[in-house]
Amino acid sequence: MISDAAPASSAPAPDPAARFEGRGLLCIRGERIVFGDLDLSMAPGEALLLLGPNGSGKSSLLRLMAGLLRPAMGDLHWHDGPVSADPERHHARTRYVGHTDAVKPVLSARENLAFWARVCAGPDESAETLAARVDAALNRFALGHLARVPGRMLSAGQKRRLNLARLLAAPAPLWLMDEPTTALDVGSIAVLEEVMAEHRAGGGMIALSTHQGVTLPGARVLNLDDYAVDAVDAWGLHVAAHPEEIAP
Ligand SMILES: Nc1ncnc2c1ncn2[C@@H]1O[C@H](COP(=O)(O)OP(=O)(O)OP(=O)(O)O)[C@@H](O)[C@H]1O
Repeated sequence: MISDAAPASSAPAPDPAARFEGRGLLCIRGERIVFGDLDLSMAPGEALLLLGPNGSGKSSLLRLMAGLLRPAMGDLHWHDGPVSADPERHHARTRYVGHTDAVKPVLSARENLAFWARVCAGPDESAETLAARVDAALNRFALGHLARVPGRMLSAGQKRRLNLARLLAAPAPLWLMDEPTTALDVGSIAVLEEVMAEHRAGGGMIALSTHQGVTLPGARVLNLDDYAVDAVDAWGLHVAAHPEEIAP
């Protein structure tokens, strides 16, 4: 056990009616159909475990869910409307932890988290609330003693823990996590599992890709291999249907 603080508090209350769904999703990347006809559905407290071999589309699906990539067909929507109708609202409800740790090298660990907390904060959240949440998040991932260390001096595992601490410093209902245990030691994986369980117990949702064992009790498994598409012709598509990437 490496955590040394209570869970970060003062997070916005979850919406028990929240529901996130995708219907008939088709993903094309680099002129290749990665997967097609994929449906998904998530309710408060639920987790989705994305499995499949290299290149099967786990990262691509997470990027679609995050709104960083557009589906070539199909749509993603919340209970109160399609993602495409209000991308900013979707981003406010979503936290994406990708392969690349979004750690600014010249800012200290605390400054990195404070930046994220401020960017994602609601209009009524005070500086004191945000500072308390940042410190709790740092301590939860055993980074308190590294709070003043610049991002460039953190090890790979420490950067990954700082990236994960963003989930607590800037709370949101839907966590999208691409191989989040990469570079983590055993103790840090245990903390992550606790934090994910608490998020779900509070009504949060998690979609997570992994090649390693991660304890995510009761998670539904979505194997991307089941949605592989061999022939573009099967969809009556031309390569011109290939959508633009929204972000790198
Ligand atoms: N930026 C990109 N441009 C074009 N094609 C891409 C891009 N990123 C990924 N792809 C392709 O999309 C397909 C799915 O890749 P993706 O990264 O989603 O798979 P993955 O299941 O997450 O793989 P891994 O287990 O190796 O992380 C692969 O064929 C890959 O070559």
